[in-house]
Amino acid sequence: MGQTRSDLSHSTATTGGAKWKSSDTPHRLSISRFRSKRKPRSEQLSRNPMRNKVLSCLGRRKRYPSQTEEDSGPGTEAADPAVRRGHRAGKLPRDEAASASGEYRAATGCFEASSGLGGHVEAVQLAVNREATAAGAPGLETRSGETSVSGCEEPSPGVRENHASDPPAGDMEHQPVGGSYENRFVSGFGTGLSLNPLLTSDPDAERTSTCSPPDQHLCGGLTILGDRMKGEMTKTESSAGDQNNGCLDGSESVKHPEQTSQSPPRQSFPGTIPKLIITRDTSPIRCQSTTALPTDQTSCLDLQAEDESPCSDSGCGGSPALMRTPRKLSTSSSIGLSSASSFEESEDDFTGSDIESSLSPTRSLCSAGDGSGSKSWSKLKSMVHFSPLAFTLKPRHSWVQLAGHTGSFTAGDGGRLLKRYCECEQQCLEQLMKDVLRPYVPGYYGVLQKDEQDFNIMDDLLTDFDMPSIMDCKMGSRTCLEEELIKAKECQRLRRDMYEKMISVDPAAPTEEERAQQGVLKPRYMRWRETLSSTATLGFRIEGIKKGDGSCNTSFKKTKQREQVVKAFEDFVDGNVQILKSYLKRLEELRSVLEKSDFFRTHEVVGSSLLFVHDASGKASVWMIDFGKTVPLPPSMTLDHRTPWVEGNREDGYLWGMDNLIDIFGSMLPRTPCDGDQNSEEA
Ligand SMILES: O=P(O)(O)O[C@H]1[C@H](O)[C@@H](OP(=O)(O)O)[C@H](OP(=O)(O)O)[C@@H](OP(=O)(O)O)[C@H]1O
Ligand SMILES: Nc1ncnc2c1ncn2[C@@H]1O[C@H](COP(=O)(O)OP(=O)(O)O)[C@@H](O)[C@H]1O
Repeated sequence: MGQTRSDLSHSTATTGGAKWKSSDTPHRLSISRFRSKRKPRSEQLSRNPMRNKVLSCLGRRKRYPSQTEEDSGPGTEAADPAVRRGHRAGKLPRDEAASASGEYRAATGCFEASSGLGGHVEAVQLAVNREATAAGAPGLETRSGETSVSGCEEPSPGVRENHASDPPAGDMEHQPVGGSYENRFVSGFGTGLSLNPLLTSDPDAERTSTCSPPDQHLCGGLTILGDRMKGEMTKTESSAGDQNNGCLDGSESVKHPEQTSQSPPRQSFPGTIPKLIITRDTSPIRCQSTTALPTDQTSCLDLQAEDESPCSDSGCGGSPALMRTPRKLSTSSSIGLSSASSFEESEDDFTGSDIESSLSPTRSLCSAGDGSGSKSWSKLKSMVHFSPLAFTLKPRHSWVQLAGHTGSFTAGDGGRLLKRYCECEQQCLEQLMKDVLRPYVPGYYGVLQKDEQDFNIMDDLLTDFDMPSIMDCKMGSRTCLEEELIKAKECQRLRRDMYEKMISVDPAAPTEEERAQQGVLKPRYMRWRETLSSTATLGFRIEGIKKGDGSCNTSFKKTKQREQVVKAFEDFVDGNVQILKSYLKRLEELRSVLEKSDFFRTHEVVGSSLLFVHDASGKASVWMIDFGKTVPLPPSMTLDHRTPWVEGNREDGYLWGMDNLIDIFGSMLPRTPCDGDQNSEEA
């Protein structure tokens, strides 16, 4: 996978200073983007008083300072940025993969792990599966290849999207993570925005009544090759305010240091700030004019992807459950919603595309996981290169985000990650730290406030691995929370981005009505994804695999049959029986603990993944991640996680999926002589 030409031509210029910290702490590079407007807080509030109540509570932690007025959609309920803040924070398009060497360990031991990168370290942000923008992208173009450090997809001369017409970066672009802004503001209902129901292929665009000029930092095609980052990034160069074991910048504060960071003190990086090249490949659709829907459209025309999900982001606000456990603010499927983060500075990132993938020889080679023979739908959209020129650093690993919303993560100190704040996830992680499941989830260290953006601090599970192979399996038999379904019934919001993702995979998938509307409801899209993949049939699905050799595959949307899954697993472990056994053992342990866990018994666990990690040394483990859609059950209710789901019973099929996963891993082990003998005897 590689960048597209447009990745290069639309590089994101980032001003600001990168901070490379001391020799015994991870170096962190923070990147900021400018936003120049501030929206009065009052305008951020939803017209829904209940929602406002929640949002006002959440506002303290869920702030996306860079959101602009233009981010707000037409005056729909969903367009309320406060609503977005009230849920999952900053999720960007799914199936995007991002990898970055955003964190380099300067500790002696850390450098012992050869990365093969020598003194030239690049951080690469990959994102894939921006299906929404892929299909029908008018500006496909070839590009010269670039190589990512993680090796995810050698850019090959292939058809790529032309993102020249990308509209301004989306929410996440306006919600920089790890960056600092002179002027922060949160979008409100933009004056002058059309109230006509509009659907665009881009959730960002959907928030605008007109196609705003591309953000100069994001769409301007600007590439900065500087010896030093300037400006706002210097805000992260704290030492004075660094009172949390070197973890915090002056602008940062750990708000819930239940687990206090033990990061060693950091020092200023004495050398030259590495050259930074941020490239961006944006969606060709984003700046296209919006399409008016039929005037008799009965559904709510929610033009904001993130406002879709009652549970996550979307929030059609109002559900008690939602109010009780506000979740992720999804900027998700919105194109170009990535925040300015250490990992994902360049914003959005990749637009996954069957077209692109199918035309990319490299992709083809890497797309072993999808046995469907369908075109790969993953695509590299953007990359971030950090090239420390003046010193030699070997990254212990290239941090990789295989799935989830781009812009959600940034590098923390001491082997930790900062994930865009989500109250639901925070509450889960806090509880999990006291549960028997604790060894099976990333360590959680509270909330970090940085530049008006809040983050959950958690362990980077890749830290102890060298050139790790990683696999993300989304668990459960469904991916929509029940409250999302309730919400969807209350307020049917059409998602054009999901419609586009759908047709990029299967042009025949939408119904006539959906085709006419150029939009689908989120539950319908989610269900379609579940049945297209193994979620509905096996209780889990592969989201992405990145191998130690750098190859990366996120083309598993049609990986449905058990045989296809086995093939993907075999490829993932490269035939290493020892690793297979380690995974199997860990999975069996986890299942056993899950069956005893109070937390698990009392929560509906939807959209959570198992992260498999191993490396060439033979070390292998599995952890549960992503609790953005894990919600507590009513006090009297418990789940067994195996009973088939029917609406109202809240069952999620998590353990059913575990059973199948364990069965498949077990079946992949070679039969031992003993097994053979036994079988012979039995025969
Ligand atoms: O995988 P694709 O086909 O891209 O679809 C994605 C995933 O289902 C996301 O779930 P997850 O992040 O758990 O993988 C979901 O986020 P939610 O978790 O918010 O439901 C996105 O919804 P939106 O965020 O509404 O776009 C949806 O567009
Ligand atoms: N604690 C972690 N350590 C290492 N990698 C992680 C961790 N949490 C998430 N990731 C990476 O980020 C990806 C997306 O994470 P997830 O929590 O599912 O994000 P989202 O909430 O946006 O869906 C995972 O597939 C994995 O590659």
